[in-house]
Amino acid sequence: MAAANRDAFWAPSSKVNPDLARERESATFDVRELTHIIDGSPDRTKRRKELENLLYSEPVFRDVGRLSMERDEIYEQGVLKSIKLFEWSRKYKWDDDDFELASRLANHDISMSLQHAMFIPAIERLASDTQKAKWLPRALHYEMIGTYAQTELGHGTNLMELETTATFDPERNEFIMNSPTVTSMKWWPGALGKSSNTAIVLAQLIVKGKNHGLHPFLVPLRSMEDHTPLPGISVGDIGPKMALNCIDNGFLIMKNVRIPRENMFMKNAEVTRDGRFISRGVDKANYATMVLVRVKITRWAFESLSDGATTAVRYSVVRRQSSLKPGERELQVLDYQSQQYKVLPALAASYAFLMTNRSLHRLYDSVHADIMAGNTKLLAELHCQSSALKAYMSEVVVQLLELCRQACGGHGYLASSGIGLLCASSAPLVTVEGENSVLYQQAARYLMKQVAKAVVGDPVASGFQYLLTQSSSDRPDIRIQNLADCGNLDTLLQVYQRMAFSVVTGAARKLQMAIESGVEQHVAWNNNMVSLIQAARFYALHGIAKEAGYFLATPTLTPDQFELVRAAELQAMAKVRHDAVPLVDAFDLHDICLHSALGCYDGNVYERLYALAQTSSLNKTQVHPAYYKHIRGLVKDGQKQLRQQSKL
Ligand SMILES: CCCCCCCC/C=C\CCCCCCCC(=O)SCCNC(=O)CCNC(=O)[C@H](O)C(C)(C)COP(=O)(O)OP(=O)(O)OC[C@H]1O[C@@H](n2cnc3c(N)ncnc32)[C@H](O)[C@@H]1OP(=O)(O)O
Ligand SMILES: Cc1cc2nc3c(=O)[nH]c(=O)nc-3n(C[C@H](O)[C@H](O)[C@H](O)COP(=O)(O)OP(=O)(O)OC[C@H]3O[C@@H](n4cnc5c(N)ncnc54)[C@H](O)[C@@H]3O)c2cc1C
Repeated sequence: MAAANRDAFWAPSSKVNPDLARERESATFDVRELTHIIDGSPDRTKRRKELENLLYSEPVFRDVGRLSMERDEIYEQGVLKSIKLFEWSRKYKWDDDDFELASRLANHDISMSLQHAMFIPAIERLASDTQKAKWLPRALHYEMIGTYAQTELGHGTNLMELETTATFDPERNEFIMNSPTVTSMKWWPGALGKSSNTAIVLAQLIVKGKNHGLHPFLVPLRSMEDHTPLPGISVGDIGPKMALNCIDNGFLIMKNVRIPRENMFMKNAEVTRDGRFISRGVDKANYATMVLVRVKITRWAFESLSDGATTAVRYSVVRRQSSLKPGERELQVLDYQSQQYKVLPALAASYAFLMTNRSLHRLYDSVHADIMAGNTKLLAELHCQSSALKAYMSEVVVQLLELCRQACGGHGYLASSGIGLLCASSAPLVTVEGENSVLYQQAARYLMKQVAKAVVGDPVASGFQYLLTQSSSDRPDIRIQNLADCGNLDTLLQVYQRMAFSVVTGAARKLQMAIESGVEQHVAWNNNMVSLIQAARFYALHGIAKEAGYFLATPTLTPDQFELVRAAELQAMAKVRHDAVPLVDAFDLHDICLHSALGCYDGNVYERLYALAQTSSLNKTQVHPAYYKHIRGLVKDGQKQLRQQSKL
């Protein structure tokens, strides 16, 4: 199919698959109204449509030929998309919401995503006012193209052990940046390989031989004239990844790279001209950028999951396969209860994750404002919530997207289904910005502190009041006597709080007993790590069914009550099944954004699969060159041997 036809390919057609059309006719709610709620308001829907028109009128955002691109082309397309967004952002003076929305409409498929995801936010959060005045205009006008270079080849999680050094030279009033070992080279930072000319480098600050811990430094990487690496800088791409290949994640080795003393970010600490180290505020304030990205990741979790749910639901009503009774018409596969069990949790979780991200973002905005005003009282609770939710939501997204792929049968394994790329693009969310098991432990650590407070009757943080209500002797019994009770959200919340109370206090008790038995704290922690991680995880009816053990092994639900919950879950699935298509339509994902032959709005799945097959590079010629080079010889030899055999 010529590029022009491919380009027209994703425009929705007037001929809609009849099964899909019928599902839409029977919606029990106003889809447009729900879209406004999902977007945040009618104005935000209007704004999204404006940005869709702007982006999708540009060929580069229509991703024509995306399925058969080589890495260099993917990278260059990602650079072009980045520059388009940067130019529009500067021209139309986009705010953060507009930029984030435009980035989402481009599926975050932009090479220099870190400019707005981390580089600019880090300057805003970690630089002094003088430094912000100097650096922000250069970053916002894209003279400085930057990355956030923290992870090294040898260390990602354990920041305390990062090896890059920044040694103060009082003679020349400079810092000397070094990568002292092979494992100290920066490794992974996005856009570091080929795009960035500047990096925020996290390094151990050495002043007069003393290590003052991890601090951020602004390090020029490449000439602003011709983009060649500056003296002492060795930088490049770390190679192809499972996905996100438009991003040039890179390596950086620094050999005696000198930067002015003023290039140390000085909001939270500074080195004076005469070499004195001064620390300001909490030393964890330098971790602020990571907390922000963890909150962003809960938004990306919603976006990935709503993409996957849209494709899987639409395909599951278009796809007819097998019949319950011989001779009857083949069933829409979404009418199989097993299919509902694969697909509908992703739909339910999409809505739950949208609301959870909004709530976490509100907490973040409020605590960030406090921190900027010097009040860090809620930083620890924000760190706990952002760590736990980033870990949990990214874990669930990866699991449910794989189920969405499996629900689409063989076609789900085609690149043209879009789901494989979605699984691979979302896979790193369990690793980036803090590997999940490590972040769960951060949350568990905070939980253990809250338990310790609850036990002695001290006030506990606002998000953990259940530790007090569920521990009181007059706590009400769980009222689940019938199916209707299972639909009562307050009752379900009580079930979760009851289970959480048991699991969290259970973990605390195990930890305490181990320590009292004389085991050292860090050994006890490691020996109870799984319980501590569970103490930090959780979601509604399906969550209870899926995690049965924790609800039955603790004084939370009786077996009869659990059976009622299971029945209620299946009943709820049947209800959701009826509105599954309108519920995914409400995400209002443009076909170009969804980029899926199985999930397209008109449901013309088979025509699109076949049309996209024509774009396979293997179909450029009827007979592939490999025939002439290899297969022909094999066939001719076979024929010769058969002739000889027949003469015997
Ligand atoms: C529609 C399609 C969508 C597709 C979706 C795809 C989109 C794709 C787009 C793009 C690609 C993705 C790109 C994303 C970008 C990625 C970027 C990076 O990855 S940047 C590197 C991240 N690296 C980490 O996060 C290191 C993790 N490690 C750590 O944070 C620390 O080492 C930690 C927390 C594990 C240990 O911290 P300690 O070494 O300082 O030690 P301790 O003792 O644990 O903490 C001391 C105290 O500090 C507090 N603390 C620790 N971290 C804190 C924080 N962040 N904020 C506040 N307090 C904190 C703790 O609670 C503790 O407090 P008390 O002592 O208990 O009171
Ligand atoms: C797509 C992508 C983009 C990235 N972008 C950036 C970027 O822009 N900037 C940047 O600085 N970094 C970036 N990173 C790096 C990322 O932050 C690290 O990969 C992450 O922090 C994990 O560190 P690590 O890879 O060194 O794994 P390690 O820390 O070595 O952990 C390896 C495994 O060991 C286990 N483990 C480690 N520590 C513990 C513990 N304390 N308790 C229990 N288990 C443990 C876990 O199972 C973990 O998966 C990116 C990574 C990816 C994949």
